[in-house]
Amino acid sequence: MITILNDNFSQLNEFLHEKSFSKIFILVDENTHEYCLPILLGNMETDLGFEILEIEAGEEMKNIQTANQLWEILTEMQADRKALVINLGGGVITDMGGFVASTYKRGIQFINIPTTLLSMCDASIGGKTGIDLMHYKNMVGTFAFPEQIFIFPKFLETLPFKELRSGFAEMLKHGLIADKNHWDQLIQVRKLEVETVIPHIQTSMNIKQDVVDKDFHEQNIRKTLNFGHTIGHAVESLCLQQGNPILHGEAVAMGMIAEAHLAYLENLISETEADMVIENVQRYYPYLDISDFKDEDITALLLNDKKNTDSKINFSLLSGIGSCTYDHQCSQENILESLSFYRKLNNA
Ligand SMILES: NC(=O)c1ccc[n+]([C@@H]2O[C@H](COP(=O)([O-])OP(=O)(O)OC[C@H]3O[C@@H](n4cnc5c(N)ncnc54)[C@H](O)[C@@H]3O)[C@@H](O)[C@H]2O)c1
Ligand SMILES: O=C(O)C(=O)C[C@@H](O)[C@H](O)[C@H](O)COP(=O)(O)O
Ligand SMILES: [Zn+2]
Repeated sequence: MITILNDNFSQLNEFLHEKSFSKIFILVDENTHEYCLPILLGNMETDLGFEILEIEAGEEMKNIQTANQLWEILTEMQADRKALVINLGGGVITDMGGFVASTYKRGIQFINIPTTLLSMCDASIGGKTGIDLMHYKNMVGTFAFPEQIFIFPKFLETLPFKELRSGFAEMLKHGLIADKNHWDQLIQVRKLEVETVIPHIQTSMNIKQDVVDKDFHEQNIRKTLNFGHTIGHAVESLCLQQGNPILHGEAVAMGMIAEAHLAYLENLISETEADMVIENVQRYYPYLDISDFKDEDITALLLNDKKNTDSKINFSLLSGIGSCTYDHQCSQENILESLSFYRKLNNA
């Protein structure tokens, strides 16, 4: 269940009052500790004891070492099966905290309080938790629903612009795969700022929730939420491996451009539709230089994509503006052509 919080967090306080938790563990990173925790603690009313668990910020922390440290801390602090984990942060915190909670003592309850645009519209919803493995994105994880998701859009007021822009990529994706009207509304946004994106958060959240409701375990339609991620995740992984991480939404934006062209090459959309997607995504995102990455290195990562079956790469590709296919296998020639197309955009 998703709840938009009042200024006094009354719905969160009612939730804490109604449930019989033994103790609360609030997971933050250094930034959400500084900017968001004071707001949460200033409004949270509970007799329960709580502990703060802090990790460094960044995708580099979304790994087994951090998960292990958190499991150890929970053990040392004698967290029992009635303990509650509150994930206060962006997608790294909700993915990591959800993973740690859903595996500790075979699963304790957790709630998500997302503090980035990306986590409000996407990562906190749908119950995919996980960590990266050897720079492969989200390779180990669980499907585990948070007890509740509490959204407080005012958290966005301290979010850096690049992070806001990163989250906007997943919103664009939601429009492209499922709701042309949402896409049309989003591309009317000329200047990305908190005030211009807030009016669109609810629709974007609803699109994600609707898809997840239809296919929680990603057997079919949920795969459409991975549009832009097949190539996007490969590039994100290579950047991570090089010690030069990029933001998830930046990778998704790049992936959506390459995969829009791929959908055209595969005769799923017209050239006009592909160009419309590409030109609009390009309006928001600076060019991502992938000239250092060899086709073989990208292909090697594509071959380990989680959607693959029988050693075949299954793409989720647009079949129109507002619709998306999945399990689409492309020719190797077209995959490489889509990468080549992206590289050439640098000089266009
Ligand atoms: N599980 C899912 O369905 C899902 C969906 C999309 C993305 N993801 C994952 O989410 C992650 C990306 O999430 P993200 O973009 O939120 O990144 P993030 O969690 O790293 O947060 C981005 C940055 O913003 C800072 N920050 C967070 N809230 C802030 C605030 N209110 N004010 C100031 N600074 C703040 C963080 O400390 C961090 O430095 C990736 O690992 C991605 O794979 C998961
Ligand atoms: O919730 C989903 O399903 C998604 O695919 C949403 C994506 O935006 C998100 O990045 C997700 O973590 C990717 O999942 P993965 O299974 O490819 O790791
Ligand atoms: Zn994503």
